[in-house]
Amino acid sequence: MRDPQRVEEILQSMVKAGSNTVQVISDFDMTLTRFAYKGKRCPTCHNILDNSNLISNECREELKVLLDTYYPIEIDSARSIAEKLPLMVEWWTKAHKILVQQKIRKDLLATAVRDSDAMLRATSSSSTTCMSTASPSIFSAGIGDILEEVIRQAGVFHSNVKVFSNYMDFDESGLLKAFKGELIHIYNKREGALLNTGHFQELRTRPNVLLLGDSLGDLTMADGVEERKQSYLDLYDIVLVQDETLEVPNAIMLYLTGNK
Ligand SMILES: Nc1ccn([C@@H]2O[C@H](COP(=O)(O)O)[C@@H](O)[C@H]2O)c(=O)n1
Repeated sequence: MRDPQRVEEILQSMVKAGSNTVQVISDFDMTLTRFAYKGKRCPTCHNILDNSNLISNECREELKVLLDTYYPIEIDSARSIAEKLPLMVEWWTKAHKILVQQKIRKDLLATAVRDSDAMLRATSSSSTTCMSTASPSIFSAGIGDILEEVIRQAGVFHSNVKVFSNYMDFDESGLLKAFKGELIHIYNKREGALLNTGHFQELRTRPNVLLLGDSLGDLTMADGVEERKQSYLDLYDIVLVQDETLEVPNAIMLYLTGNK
């Protein structure tokens, strides 16, 4: 924490306002899901498809070239957002175009997720408080259909969870033909939220937000942690380093809801 006293004051004022004024807004890939497990990188929503047999080897190669080109740019703290934004749009646009060419089958998505190494940060019921209380909204630049399947298979796709992401559009025979609506990438989630005024109108009685994210790139990578930590501390009240659990946000939720 950059300023522990400020964090304490914020939490106290949230407790005073009441647990029914709190909502959770979270990123998905590498925030609700693990970055690594037993020393092995866990996949993002896109990577679940990249690694699956739903795409050809040629397509896999092309997506890998894109990942190797653009991911280092995504996590490069020396570049400004203005510099990175058009490149991120380029990455997502190219990757989605390639995926659409593969005519991916909707009915095989669940198997691709089941066969993948995707893993939520915490799966025991006692440690998923963030997913079961305070009307959580997940904003993800990943793939909505895959994301939903990950949380469904983990047993935490509760009826109050709302997902904003890139959803696939399938034809009448269940083959991927496009992605629906405006592209959501890592730098336009705010715009995505503004487009969904109805949802936030419903949540207007919950102005106190517990925001979970990893938007400066992956702090948990072995190298570069120290130089990126300050940027995170400037933006977030609490920064967790090499923590593959949801213990802290869950403990905060329990505290705010008066359960601990
Ligand atoms: N072709 C792609 C494009 C993006 N990614 C990763 O997805 C992450 C976005 O999801 P969030 O839930 O974190 O919004 C992003 O960090 C990219 O690294 C990908 O793996 N492949």
